[in-house]
This record gives sequence, structure tokens and C-alpha cells, in this order.
Amino acid sequence: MSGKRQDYISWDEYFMGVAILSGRRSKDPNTQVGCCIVSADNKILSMGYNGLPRGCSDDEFPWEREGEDPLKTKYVYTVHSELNAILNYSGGSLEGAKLYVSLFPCNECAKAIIQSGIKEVIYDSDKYADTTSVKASKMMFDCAGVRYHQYHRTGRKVEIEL
Ligand SMILES: O=c1ccn([C@H]2C[C@H](O)[C@@H](COP(=O)(O)O)O2)c(=O)[nH]1
Ligand SMILES: [Zn+2]
Repeated sequence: MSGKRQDYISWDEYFMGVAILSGRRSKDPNTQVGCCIVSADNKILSMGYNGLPRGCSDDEFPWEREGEDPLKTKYVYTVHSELNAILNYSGGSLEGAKLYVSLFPCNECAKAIIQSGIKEVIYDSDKYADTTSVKASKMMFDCAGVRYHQYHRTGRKVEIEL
């Protein structure tokens, strides 16, 4: 009798993998962020990535990071992956859910995460840890009782032919 497969991916690999794959939809040339929201009993509830709001063309709005005129930068237009994932959820409450995200949430996403009832954030990169925004996120998560911890990379390579 053959036993079960042993090299299946873990829950954390699965959900962070889905988050990272979602980020591959992003048109942002510098930072692609993906997010996957999961119930307490490990069911995927929603996904999102950073992109423009509906009706705003990827080809017409700017993707620049800098510019004298803020209206010519991406920052004023982009919907962040976490907010997109929260807004994409149409099933009711996210109370008690977990959020996997490829980049530590900014302060605006942190507010939305807290207010939606999400209780745990698992992030991959923390490349903006020194910014006021991320410091504020961590202060708010600490006060609001939202746990956060970094995803432990396993080094597993997953190849998918598309
Ligand atoms: O909480 C966050 C923070 C940032 N993002 C998105 C917004 C932008 O599209 C990029 C960041 O671009 P940089 O060029 O690295 O400044 O990440 C997000 O989705 N969620
Ligand atoms: Zn954000």
C-alpha cells in the first residue's frame, strides 16, 4: 500500500503562495503586493493586489514614484492589496480572519485591517520597516490586539506551467 504524499505544501506556504501569485497581477513596476485573507479554519475568503480603482486605466494613470506634481505619481491613485482584498470580500464579516500579505501593511491598510476584524497578519517583506507609516501600523496593531509575524520562508520552489 502506498502512503500519502509527503511533499505537499503547508498551510502557510499555500496562503503566502496565493498572496504572492495574486501580486503577479499588479502593474506596479517597482513593488507588486499580493494579499490573501483566510478564515480561522483555513478557508480562503478573499484576495487582492495593488492596482488602480475600477475604471481608471493602467495605461493612462502614472506609475512613477517621484515627481514635482504628486498628481503625476502612482501614490495618490493606487488601491493597496490589503484594501482590495477586504473590499473584494462579499461574504459578510471578516471577524477573526488571518491576512497573508507579501509586504507589511501601511498605516492606512492597518486601519482597514483592524476595523474589519482581522486578528492576525502574516507578512513576507518588511522593507519599509523604518518608515513612519509602518511604525504607525505596528503601534495600532499592538493596541488593537492584531497579532503580526513574519512568514518563515522555507526555500521550497513551486513550479507551475501556465
Ligand atoms: O500596505 C501597502 C503598502 C503599499 N502597497 C503598494 C502601493 C504601491 O503600489 C506599492 C509601493 O510602491 P513603492 O514603489 O515600493 O513605494 O505597494 C500596498 O499594496 N500595500
Ligand atoms: Zn496600504
